Amino acid sequence: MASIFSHMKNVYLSMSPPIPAPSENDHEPLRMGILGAANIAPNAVIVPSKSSTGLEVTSVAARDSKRAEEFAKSHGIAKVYGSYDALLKADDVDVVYNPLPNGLHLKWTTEAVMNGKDVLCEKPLASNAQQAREMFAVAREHNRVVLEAFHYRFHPSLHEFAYHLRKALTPENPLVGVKASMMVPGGFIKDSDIRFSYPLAGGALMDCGVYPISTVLYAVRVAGEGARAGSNFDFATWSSGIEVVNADSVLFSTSDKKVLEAKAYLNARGEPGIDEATSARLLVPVPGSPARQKVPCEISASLKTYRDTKIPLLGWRVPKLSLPTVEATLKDGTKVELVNYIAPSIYHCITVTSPSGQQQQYKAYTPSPNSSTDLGVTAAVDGKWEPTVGKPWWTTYRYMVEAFDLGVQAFKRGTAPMFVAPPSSADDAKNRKGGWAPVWMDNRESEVVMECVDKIYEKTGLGKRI
Ligand SMILES: NC(=O)C1=CN([C@@H]2O[C@H](COP(=O)(O)OP(=O)(O)OC[C@H]3O[C@@H](n4cnc5c(N)ncnc54)[C@H](OP(=O)(O)O)[C@@H]3O)[C@@H](O)[C@H]2O)C=CC1
Ligand SMILES: O=C1OC[C@@H](O)[C@H](O)[C@H]1O
Repeated sequence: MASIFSHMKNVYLSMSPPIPAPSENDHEPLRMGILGAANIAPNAVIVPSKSSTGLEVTSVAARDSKRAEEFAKSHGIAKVYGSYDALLKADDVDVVYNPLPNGLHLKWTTEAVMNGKDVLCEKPLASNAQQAREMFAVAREHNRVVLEAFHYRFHPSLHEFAYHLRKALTPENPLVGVKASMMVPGGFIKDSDIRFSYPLAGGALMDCGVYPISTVLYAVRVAGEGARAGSNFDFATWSSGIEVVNADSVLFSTSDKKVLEAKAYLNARGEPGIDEATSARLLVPVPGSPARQKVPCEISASLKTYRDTKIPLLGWRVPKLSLPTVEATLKDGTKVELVNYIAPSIYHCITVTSPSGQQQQYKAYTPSPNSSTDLGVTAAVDGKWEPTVGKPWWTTYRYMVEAFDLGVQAFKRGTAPMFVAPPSSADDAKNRKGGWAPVWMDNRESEVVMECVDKIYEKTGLGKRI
């Protein structure tokens, strides 16, 4: 009973976090500007930054300034800019959060870096892999940090999953399969949403599919050797070895003619372009595997998930709730699973099931002691938090804001943007004059995720987003 009460208190604190005293600041907070009065902005950065001493949301811009003013008022944001351009040119904005529709990520993130801002850019990073590469090339040219807002990668629950996966693996008992899903229940997202717009680079694979894609890639990196964020691992060669065995999409459908005409666009070849669900089977090379082993991985994504059976007589479809899950299987049948990798601060469970069916369960709302062990450090391919970092109520977004702040601080103190990711050795650490972000999503892996998206869309016949 007491633990249910304390968990409910943590969920409440995640939505209404304590405001730290200004004296706790160790540097002037980064001033963040938001492009667009987007629905995700409160969860992703506005609420998380309230408990941060390092980052403050100070301004917002929207296409309609009245909308921006209302948004600023309801979220306590001090300043409104009349256009995205004006916000990017402002001297009182240090960093930018880009939660615009997918098809606008490249344009506005590159505009931001060209105006000297570091950027936290929403997932999926861009419309396709070519755009992702272009975005990072511009960021490198302008010496700026760009981080994809893959929030779940920053939460300790994923690092605890990595620890248990790595612990179960031996050369004789390798990883033989990974499955991951992200299924939004039907009726949750309106047919008029940006997610169903081809010109805005929508689609279920773009919106939801990037989570299971990135999760299976992560699990295979954990099982491999040397594929650490910030190391000299060759992500591009790894990516070129990823094969899409098969892929299927369910096309977007709606009974609303107006929406259909406006949103369920035909793609460039005049064929239907938007998927409301996509699943695929991939073969992912195990980094560093002398036998060039490839792991079969299954991903499934949906923006409209329903139960198979309809309500009798009425014929209504019933939305299906299934928590985003990643499950890794080893040769001897051992399974390591993380349920609800997307919103672990509300609920998550890591289960290790032995070949005989015995189960052990774990949770990690803050960095667990396992993450500081040698095994934990090896497993955590994206870096690790110190045990002192985080509170049980920190959401994935709160951990992400912490990492972004620390990455940008490291950059400001002299570490090159490419190297704000965690060091891969003690020598490397010595060279990072300005420090690093303890946990990071490597830009090159963001590119690999988009390369998988392109390959899967090509395989479904829908063609990659343009
Ligand atoms: N990390 C996460 O957990 C989540 C990430 N996302 C990502 O964030 C992004 C935004 O999603 P979400 O907040 O749900 O979207 P919204 O539709 O709520 O917001 C998108 C914003 O884009 C702006 N915009 C600019 N041009 C257009 C246009 N042509 N059509 C529509 N909107 C436009 C609007 O800003 P304005 O106010 O200026 O009109 C709008 O506020 C997506 O990339 C999505 O994948 C979304 C949800 C969760
Ligand atoms: O976390 C998420 O949940 C629902 C999706 O539609 C959204 O874009 C995604 O990022």
